[in-house]
Amino acid sequence: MNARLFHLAAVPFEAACRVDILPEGHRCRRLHGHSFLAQVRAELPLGWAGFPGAESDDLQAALACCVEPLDYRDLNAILPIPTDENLARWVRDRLDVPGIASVGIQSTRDQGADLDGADHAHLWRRFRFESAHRLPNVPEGHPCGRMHGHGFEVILHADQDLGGQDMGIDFDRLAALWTPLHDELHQVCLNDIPGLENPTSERLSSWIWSRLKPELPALSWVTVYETATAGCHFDGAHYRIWKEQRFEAALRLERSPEGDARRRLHGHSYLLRLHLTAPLDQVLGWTVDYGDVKRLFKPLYDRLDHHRLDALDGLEAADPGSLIRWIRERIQDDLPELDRIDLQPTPGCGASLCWGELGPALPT
Ligand SMILES: Nc1nc2c(c(=O)[nH]1)N=C([C@H](O)[C@H](O)COP(=O)(O)OP(=O)(O)OP(=O)(O)O)CN2
Repeated sequence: MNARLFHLAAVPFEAACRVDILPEGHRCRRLHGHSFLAQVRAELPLGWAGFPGAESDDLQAALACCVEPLDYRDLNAILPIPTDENLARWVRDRLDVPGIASVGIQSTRDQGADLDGADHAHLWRRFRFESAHRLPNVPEGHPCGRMHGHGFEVILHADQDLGGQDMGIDFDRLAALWTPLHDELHQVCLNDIPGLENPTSERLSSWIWSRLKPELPALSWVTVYETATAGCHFDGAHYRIWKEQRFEAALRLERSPEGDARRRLHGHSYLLRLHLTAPLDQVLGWTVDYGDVKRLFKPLYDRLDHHRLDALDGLEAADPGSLIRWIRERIQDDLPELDRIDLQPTPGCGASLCWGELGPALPT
């Protein structure tokens, strides 16, 4: 599959709203407020940005301009039913940017809606449980063979268009469906639960899927964060894992115009996310060990972390798109299952190079 380069941008806004279509007595019928986050992913044509390398900054500026009428406003005065999905549609209709692949609105850290390129609305809500586990089949000496624990996070994604007659999907419905699973998974040892004797993120995501899909036909993905830096998505057929790394680096964007601040030496705390798709190893119960992803990436990580990126050998320019391509060329042979790389110099903004399925968006 040809690689596609997407640029990403995120812009926060503060607003008040009431959602009057909810049942009598629902707390969201009262006037309340959120710190919203609007996000966009776009496959921008060459030459769209002010200069090569300015794409995510220019995308962010376009998004900021689009959401400005929502900031510190009463949303009901702007759109009659200001749900996350309707807000995403409002933004998508007004955002004057070519190649939009998705638009998302997060009303809290734990819930939001994403509109994909086919105009499907994916509602998502995040839940958390605290549990112990060990992985019984890992090689002798692997740290995950020891009893340990995590604050696991789960995101349930529902595609409004998958549900058919299942029209009643909202955040409350996702929470109601999750509650019995939370009761089973929270503050226990996962290995004791039938079906979770080998509780990898992959097995957990498919276990949750098989419990919820019959009740929620609109379920499109189950995402399990095992740690803050690694996790797995499952859509009933495919497993996609990701592993995050953070690195600190300096750069100059030499292609920016004379007088532009980005020509000066500056720096970022980068978030790099490696996505891999692979079948499940039936004994180990995982696709690729997160630890192996980190270990195989380490030599490249050492070239990026606490370095000056525009001085890297073979790097054409230090903008996110160029840097991702540079990384891909140097890691692909070691990680053949890799099919997407995200790079964010600032939270929610950057680029994503994808040569497999996109998979669900992860919240910022
Ligand atoms: N594909 C999978 N790989 C691993 C799983 C898994 O479920 N699926 N699980 C583990 C361990 O349980 C481990 O606790 C988490 O692994 P890892 O990301 O390597 O943990 P770190 O604490 O080392 O994370 P850093 O943020 O990189 O320090 C292992 N692999």
